[in-house]
Amino acid sequence: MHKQTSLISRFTIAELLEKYPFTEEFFLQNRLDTKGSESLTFPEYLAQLDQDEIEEKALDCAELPEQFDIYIHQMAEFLGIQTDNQVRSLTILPGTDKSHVPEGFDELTILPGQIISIVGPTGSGKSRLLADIEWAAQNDTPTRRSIRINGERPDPKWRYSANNKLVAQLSQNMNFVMDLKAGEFLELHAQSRMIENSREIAEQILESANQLAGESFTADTPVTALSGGQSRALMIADTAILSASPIVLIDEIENAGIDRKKALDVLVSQDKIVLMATHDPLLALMADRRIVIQNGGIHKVLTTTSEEKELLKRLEELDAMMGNARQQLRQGLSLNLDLVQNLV
Ligand SMILES: Nc1ncnc2c1ncn2[C@@H]1O[C@H](COP(=O)(O)OP(=O)(O)OP(=O)(O)O)[C@@H](O)[C@H]1O
Repeated sequence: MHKQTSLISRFTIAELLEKYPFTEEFFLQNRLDTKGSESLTFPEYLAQLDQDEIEEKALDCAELPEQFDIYIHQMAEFLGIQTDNQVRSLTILPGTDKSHVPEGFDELTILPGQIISIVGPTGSGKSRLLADIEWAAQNDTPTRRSIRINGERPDPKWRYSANNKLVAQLSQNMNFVMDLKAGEFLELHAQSRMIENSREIAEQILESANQLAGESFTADTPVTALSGGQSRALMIADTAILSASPIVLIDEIENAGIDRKKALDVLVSQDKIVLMATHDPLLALMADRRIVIQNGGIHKVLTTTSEEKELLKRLEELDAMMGNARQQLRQGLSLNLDLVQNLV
């Protein structure tokens, strides 16, 4: 069976030749005579070749579709031609847990602007699930899960291209090694993404980062001098506003020293698909749905109930009280019961 790869299954050979004239070269190199078959897609064309021809030309019909797809994307990228980048959905298809028992869900589809949290005991497999998504697993990881993008087997470009990364990862540790000011860092990044008004975009990201970070910083602050919270705020705002990756994976930002709610808001406002592994009830309940992991497998997928959303508000109030207590301690004050006067 041919592996299903998006571009070449979606367009006929005639359409491919028109959109990407360099495809002719691929046919020539592989001695494929497509004359008269232009109305077929490439997989259809391969399927109707006769056995003698396949043997005579030593064609590997199982590998050719994928090679062709990679060829188109690499050439397109090299020539600066845009291929379809839009992610309209991410689907996770079940595999097995650590005991090889099938996972407890049929399939899970996530749309842009949705947040999914991932909960489960330490070592249960939360990071593994994020890694499966990052690698766009195709039954080829220990969990045997498969990922679909827009309902299809993902385009190989997501794995192989540095510019077209499917996911951006935000992790607990963000260490900058280069000697740049925050403003310069952002402008460089904007320029590398061919953005014309790179200075304005850099300012917009700085402003957003400052809303997430506890203490503010400016375009002139060297990135190496940023605190842990400030650098994470900078990376989150940068990922939301500038990164081309449509999917953002977050591995535990609870101790990140940033406004977590605003951080999620800024990502969702840019229509990202957000998945985050967390032990923090505030973050877990901010999600629309949560994946419960047990023994390496997705045990169930829960939808956040209205009661849980109500509870979330109360937990946020408690969190604010804890924040105030922390603040007062830092300032060297004596604390009193007024801090919890609203507690019922
Ligand atoms: N379905 C699975 N089949 C086989 N191995 C698995 C499966 N799921 C996870 N593992 C393995 O189990 C180990 C622990 O998983 P992982 O690091 O993802 O846990 P975690 O929930 O992220 O833990 P923590 O909360 O400590 O970060 C890893 O080596 C991972 O590759």
